[in-house]
Amino acid sequence: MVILALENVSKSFGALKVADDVSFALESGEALGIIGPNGAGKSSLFNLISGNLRVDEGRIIYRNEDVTRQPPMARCLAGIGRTFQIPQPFQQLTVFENLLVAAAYGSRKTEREVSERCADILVNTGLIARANQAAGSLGLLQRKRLELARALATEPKVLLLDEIAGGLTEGECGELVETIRTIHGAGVAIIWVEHVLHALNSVVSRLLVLNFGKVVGLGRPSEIMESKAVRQIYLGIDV
Ligand SMILES: Nc1ncnc2c1ncn2[C@@H]1O[C@H](COP(=O)(O)OP(=O)(O)OP(=O)(O)O)[C@@H](O)[C@H]1O
Repeated sequence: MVILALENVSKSFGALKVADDVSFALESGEALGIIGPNGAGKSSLFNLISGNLRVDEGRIIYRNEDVTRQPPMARCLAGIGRTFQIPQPFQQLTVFENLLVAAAYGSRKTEREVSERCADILVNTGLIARANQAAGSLGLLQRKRLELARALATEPKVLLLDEIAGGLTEGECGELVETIRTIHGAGVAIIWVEHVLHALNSVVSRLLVLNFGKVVGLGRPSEIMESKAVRQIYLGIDV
């Protein structure tokens, strides 16, 4: 069953087309990876799906409902959760308080109702020992984990991960991949934009390639990595 579909979605900033007639469908519980060079429009695509950017043309269908004109809050409440490429937690609040804010905002429940779930998320994302630490004092891996935890606190059915593995050491990246696998294993559908391809390919079952806002490839990771589009874009090999 399809949970999220983009139908001929386009978006321009002046003369720059960041999404050019983009169509694809995400199955319930699927993990889809998105790759493409810098500036290809990957983060813009996430912003269009989450409602942070307005679509110029086309439609976004989530659980059989047209959400194209819905504001970000409505989409978040409906189950479209996301992380941001540059984590921006409330620096002065503790890790736990950051989660409470995300949970209360993203699921419209009281602090009392969400606090137990937040504690579980902290355990699952490896942050429980940091619960009372100010978010501003966290290192990179912990900030990435907090970004993930904040997205989970909104109870997503579709989780958009924007370059969550970037800048981590090999060991840290492996740890984060395990956490993402667990989230996916619990039935959450994932779309993951990532430059760290080995991490991405160890989780996703399909890869979508974006270039200049256009979908230039979609298929199994092994097929895509061997494809003409990827070789041209990443290696400059004109085949
Ligand atoms: N609000 C905006 N106004 C004008 N141009 C923008 C805006 N947001 C993004 N862009 C431009 O749109 C293009 C696509 O940006 P986007 O961040 O979506 O790319 P990306 O594929 O995520 O890149 P990266 O891999 O470097 O994160 C870039 O040229 C960027 O400078």
